[in-house]
Amino acid sequence: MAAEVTILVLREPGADPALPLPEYQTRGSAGADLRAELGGGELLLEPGQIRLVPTGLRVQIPEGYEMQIRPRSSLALKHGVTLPNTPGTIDSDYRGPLGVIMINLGPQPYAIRHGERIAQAVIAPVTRAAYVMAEALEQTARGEGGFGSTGRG
Ligand SMILES: O=c1ccn([C@H]2C[C@H](O)[C@@H](COP(=O)(O)OP(=O)(O)OP(=O)(O)O)O2)c(=O)[nH]1
Repeated sequence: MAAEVTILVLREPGADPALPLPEYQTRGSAGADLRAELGGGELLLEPGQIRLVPTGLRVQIPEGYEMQIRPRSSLALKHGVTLPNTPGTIDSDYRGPLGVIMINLGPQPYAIRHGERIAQAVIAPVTRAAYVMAEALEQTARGEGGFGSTGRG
């Protein structure tokens, strides 16, 4: 059994109470699926279009953790529907509506249905850094090499 933290969830007023809260589909799933709250309707995502899709939820993530919102591979592979900001970052101090930013990179319009599982939420520990101004950085073999400096293949 993986470690478990408690995420408090509020449903937006008027949101469909029949929609399941984020849930893991299998015992080993890393992500809990998030559903679209579309007031019973659907949202047509045209090719190239970006929309903020509401989940109808607000969450309280324990301090020291973040929620990463990631695409569902099935939507990406079959329809080109993914998240332009993946992984979306939900901060532990955020109390606003949880939204999923979706983009249709496929050739066909895609109709997101009310209650459809559109993305998955992965909870991860956060390491914070102290950024400290320095005079110099430690020398390394790589040095300034990057962006393909080690070649191809
Ligand atoms: O896919 C996402 C990404 C973000 N958020 C919410 C939660 C997050 O805590 C907040 C801010 O996100 P982020 O820090 O990525 O946005 P920003 O553009 O840096 O805005 P801000 O200046 O508000 O931090 O927006 C979502 O609901 N969905």
